[in-house]
Amino acid sequence: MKKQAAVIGAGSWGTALASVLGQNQHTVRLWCRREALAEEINTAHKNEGYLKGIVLPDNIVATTDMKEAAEKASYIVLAVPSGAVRKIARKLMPYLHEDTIVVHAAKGIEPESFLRVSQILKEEWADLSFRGMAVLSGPSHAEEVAEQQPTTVAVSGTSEQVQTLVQELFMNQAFRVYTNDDFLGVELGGALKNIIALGIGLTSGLGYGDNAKAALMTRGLAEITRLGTHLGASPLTFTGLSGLGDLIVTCTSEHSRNWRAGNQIGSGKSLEDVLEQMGMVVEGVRTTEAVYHWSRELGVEMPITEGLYKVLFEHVPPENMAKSLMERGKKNEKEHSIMLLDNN
Ligand SMILES: NC(=O)C1=CN([C@@H]2O[C@H](COP(=O)(O)OP(=O)(O)OC[C@H]3O[C@@H](n4cnc5c(N)ncnc54)[C@H](OP(=O)(O)O)[C@@H]3O)[C@@H](O)[C@H]2O)C=CC1
Ligand SMILES: O=C(CO)COP(=O)(O)O
Repeated sequence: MKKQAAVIGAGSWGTALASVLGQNQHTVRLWCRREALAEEINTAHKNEGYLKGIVLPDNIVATTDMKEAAEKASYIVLAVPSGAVRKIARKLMPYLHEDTIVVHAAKGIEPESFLRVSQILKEEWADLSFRGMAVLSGPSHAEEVAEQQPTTVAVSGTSEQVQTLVQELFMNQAFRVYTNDDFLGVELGGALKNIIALGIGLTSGLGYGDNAKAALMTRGLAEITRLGTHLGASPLTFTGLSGLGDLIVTCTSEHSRNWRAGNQIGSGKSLEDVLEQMGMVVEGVRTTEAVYHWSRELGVEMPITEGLYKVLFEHVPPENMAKSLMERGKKNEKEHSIMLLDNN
């Protein structure tokens, strides 16, 4: 059935998700922060700066007016970088109502608070009542979603009903949505894989090969799972679309801004230059900062995150990261799995 949906953020991901909703014949309002972009979307049905060569469904109406975008929406999809979530949450406050379902699609952790995006939203909207919240996450580069290439994602919601409604809202022949009741795990997987993708890009930039890539992906998944299960997420979620699935796509695709940023830093560019030239968000930088401090506070071992933090924030040369990882003390590969089994 046709729904009223607002997508907040007209970057790569917001535009691609608006496109899916438009294909599903929903009424879509896409909130942009720049008037020129809203005009490009409304007149040419394109967003060339973020999704080159893509023609958008003509039932997407772009606007810079938050009221116009969100007031009548029963679904509000939040697709801005995690660093903009607090500010946008405040702007959205007047337009949430009893029937609103908020779907967030951002992947990050706040460095100052170690909060996930859903926790930031709950904090900002503590006094408001709305129908529920969901997180949509998984292996889904915007460029391929916009081309209607087969894509699968996971959705988790604050209730089973919310989860199913969001699944129905987005699902179509090119965009397959699985439900997963582990909200924490789904949200963490999407945020944490960006750290590992940056690290793998970095080793590629240094000239290391596929063995190093496989090692970092595997041990990266181990440390993501270690933190996630410490916080109460299900280990199985990290083997699913929002865990392993998203890790694979981000670590192996040149679409990935995190991988590309790491690659350029490994090739000798400074972090500042890379971020300035990317023109799009590189969530892994902020998340590395957050998770480095968070894991230390929690006493959870995350050596890849630690190595990357030192390269990004303490000016340690990238080649030292690989060296320090290779020179760590002897370990049993299944150490953490054994602890998990013991706890069950
Ligand atoms: N791209 C992808 O393939 C996927 C991205 N994601 C996640 O989605 C989130 C958004 O990423 P993505 O769309 O790719 O990012 P982009 O860099 O492509 O676009 C960011 C968008 O957010 C807007 N924006 C940035 N800062 C602010 C702010 N302070 N206030 C209001 N609007 C702001 C930008 O506006 P302007 O154009 O005016 O600068 C732009 O529309 C991230 O958390 C990302 O990890 C998740 C899955 C896939
Ligand atoms: O999350 C993504 C794909 O699922 C996008 O990754 P990047 O932000 O690295 O481009």
